[in-house]
Amino acid sequence: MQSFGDMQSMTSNIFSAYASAAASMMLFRSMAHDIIPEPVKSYIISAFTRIFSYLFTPSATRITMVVDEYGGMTRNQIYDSAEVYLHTKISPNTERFKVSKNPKKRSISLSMEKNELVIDTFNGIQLEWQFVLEVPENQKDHSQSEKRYFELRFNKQYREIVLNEYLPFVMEKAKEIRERDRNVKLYTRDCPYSYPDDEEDVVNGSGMWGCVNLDHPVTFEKLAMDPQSKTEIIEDLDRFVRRKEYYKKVGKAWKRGYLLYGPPGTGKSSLIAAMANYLKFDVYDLDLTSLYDNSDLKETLLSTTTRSIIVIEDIDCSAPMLNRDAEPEPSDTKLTLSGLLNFMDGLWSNCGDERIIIFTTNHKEKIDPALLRPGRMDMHIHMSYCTPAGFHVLASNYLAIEDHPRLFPEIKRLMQEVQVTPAEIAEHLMRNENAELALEGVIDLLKRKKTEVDEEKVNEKSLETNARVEVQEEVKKKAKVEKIIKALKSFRRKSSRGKSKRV
Ligand SMILES: Nc1ncnc2c1ncn2[C@@H]1O[C@H](COP(=O)(O)OP(=O)(O)OP(=O)(O)O)[C@@H](O)[C@H]1O
Ligand SMILES: [Mg+2]
Repeated sequence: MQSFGDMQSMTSNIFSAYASAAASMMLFRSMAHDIIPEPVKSYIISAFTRIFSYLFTPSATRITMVVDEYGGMTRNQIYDSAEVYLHTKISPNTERFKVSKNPKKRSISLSMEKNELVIDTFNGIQLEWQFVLEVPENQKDHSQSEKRYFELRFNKQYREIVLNEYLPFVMEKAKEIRERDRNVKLYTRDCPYSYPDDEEDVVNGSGMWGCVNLDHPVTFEKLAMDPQSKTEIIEDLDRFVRRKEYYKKVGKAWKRGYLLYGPPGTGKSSLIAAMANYLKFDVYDLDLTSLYDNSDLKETLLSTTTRSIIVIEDIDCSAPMLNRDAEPEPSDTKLTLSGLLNFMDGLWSNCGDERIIIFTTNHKEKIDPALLRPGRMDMHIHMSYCTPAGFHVLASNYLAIEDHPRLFPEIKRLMQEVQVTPAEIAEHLMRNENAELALEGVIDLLKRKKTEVDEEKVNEKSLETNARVEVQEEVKKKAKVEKIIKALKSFRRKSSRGKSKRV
């Protein structure tokens, strides 16, 4: 039997052997960089690394999982996830890696080259990934194709953790990375620029919608609006996406409704784009006037995908939806607001899909009160005329300046006196590349508006004065007429008294 001391010295021998071998390995790698010619260098280093790790990790304790590209005829989801996930693990020490860019993706992607190793750690466990590409020996033989797979090596004792925790973690991470990298799409009905070949659309079955990439660069930071409302909206969105289980528990459809109201050019559509970019939700622009009846609405809404924003702009102008109590025509084929509300309330309660519905209007007062009832639209967001804080955001976006000692205070002072939309300010800031000239342009705009307002006030005043004079004249005339009538009456009375005396 081995004593504790024997075992300790054996273990320390193994460790010291490993340590010296690791040091030799590092020495070999640095020598290899200098000595071995470029074309074969990475191949030799990677082969040597493999041999080294096999030699010095006792084989009885290692396990290798093979992750093939295909599982039968279909793609292996673990392979696809690993490919995405390992992009992020390519370290600066990696000798060779591939770069590519897909026109439909936002960023450049990195991927592993043949036989390269990537080391990952998960809860203190070391994992070694290697990408293997087997090319058929006879390249002209098309019956044999290339075979790609990953080998995942780790200590045997972590088998369960790798299967039950690490691989699901890799898949989840890959999903997040894909989400981050995907383009947000804008769907409209009958859109001429659709991508019929887009894999995702076929999968999602959104055939009746055409789509383009929503290349709207607006983000919450770039949006000029009340900072407090902005924070509230972001918090509300965050809470909404986190609460899947909560919605399920209380038996409510996992949806959120926002009503955006305010004058034209105050950023309602921009806010929608900012929300879509923030959540990476696709946008479905639904024109209610193009719908025929409730069943058309139902079909259209059902063909939207999960994690999307359904937008109905200018709700007050969507004529068929205006009157909730409109006569159904004939039977119940006519599209009514109640059809939409019922649909929103009921149809999604069971499917667990994530939907945001946004209505916009320039005239909140014209909307059917049913839509404003609590529980219909979760948040009413007022998009107002530009404030001084909003102007700061716009100046920073468009001119990349944070202050101007002379012009900023003047602009802010003028903004207290006139109403100007962020769209108007933005348009003037874009007119000139020279910041000072652009700001002068904004001042001219504000002064012009102020003159208009002043003139209007003067006109109103003069109208008021005219009206007052007219009224006074009317009163005078009336008094005169009354005086004449009175005189006539007294004259008649006197003359009738004179007649009776004579009789
Ligand atoms: N709050 C804002 N912050 C930043 N830019 C804005 C804002 N409001 C408007 N803009 C600028 O003005 C343009 C028009 O604004 P947008 O279309 O969002 O207004 P809207 O409120 O939807 O108007 P409408 O009621 O006419 O639909 C935007 O493309 C953007 O450049
Ligand atoms: Mg708009």
